[in-house]
Amino acid sequence: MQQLNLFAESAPVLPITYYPDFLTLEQANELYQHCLKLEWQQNQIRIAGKTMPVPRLECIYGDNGCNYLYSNSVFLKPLCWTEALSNLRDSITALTGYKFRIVIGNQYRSGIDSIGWHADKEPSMGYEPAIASVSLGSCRKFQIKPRDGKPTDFWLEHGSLLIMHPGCQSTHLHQVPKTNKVVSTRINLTFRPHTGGGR
Ligand SMILES: O=C(O)CCC(=O)C(=O)O
Ligand SMILES: [Fe+2]
Repeated sequence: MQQLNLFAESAPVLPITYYPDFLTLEQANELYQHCLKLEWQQNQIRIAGKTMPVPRLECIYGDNGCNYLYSNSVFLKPLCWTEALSNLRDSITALTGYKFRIVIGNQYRSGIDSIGWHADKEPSMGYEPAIASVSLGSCRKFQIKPRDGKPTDFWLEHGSLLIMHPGCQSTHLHQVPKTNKVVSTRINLTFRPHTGGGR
């Protein structure tokens, strides 16, 4: 499997690994069709005393009891794993050694949908989580930067896998910015650990 060298001279050392061809085109197409049928929700987020719609659709699947609260306002209660999602989880674990209890889906319906600069540091994931992110559909720009540094851009391709290694969430921030380009749907699946629940 192709694995880009992110540690080449001149490139900043980033605590991530990108696998552009993690899935074959056929696997990625099939998974994309499966994901379109997942239970997508339009959640509301509270920021600075204001309630507003999250600028993307979300869904969550995982082990029973692995509830997830982020930004102190969006509460996600996992549905049972679908076979396709648990198979995908297991193949990422086989490749990386990292174990996951939940997957949060993001659906970016157009270039207006986005996720702003953040780190995924919810205590329910435990200390220094490894997060695995599978991208399907339209290609979108993903940016990552040290907390006080310059961003590096990646274009996350259909069928790719991005691993954010333990420590990444403490030292770096990441985002998928809005774009004026005409882009259609992108689905992103983020597999995460969780300290609660049972399988
Ligand atoms: O869509 C992506 O590639 C990133 C999603 C993300 O950062 C998140 O769900 O926390
Ligand atoms: Fe994130």
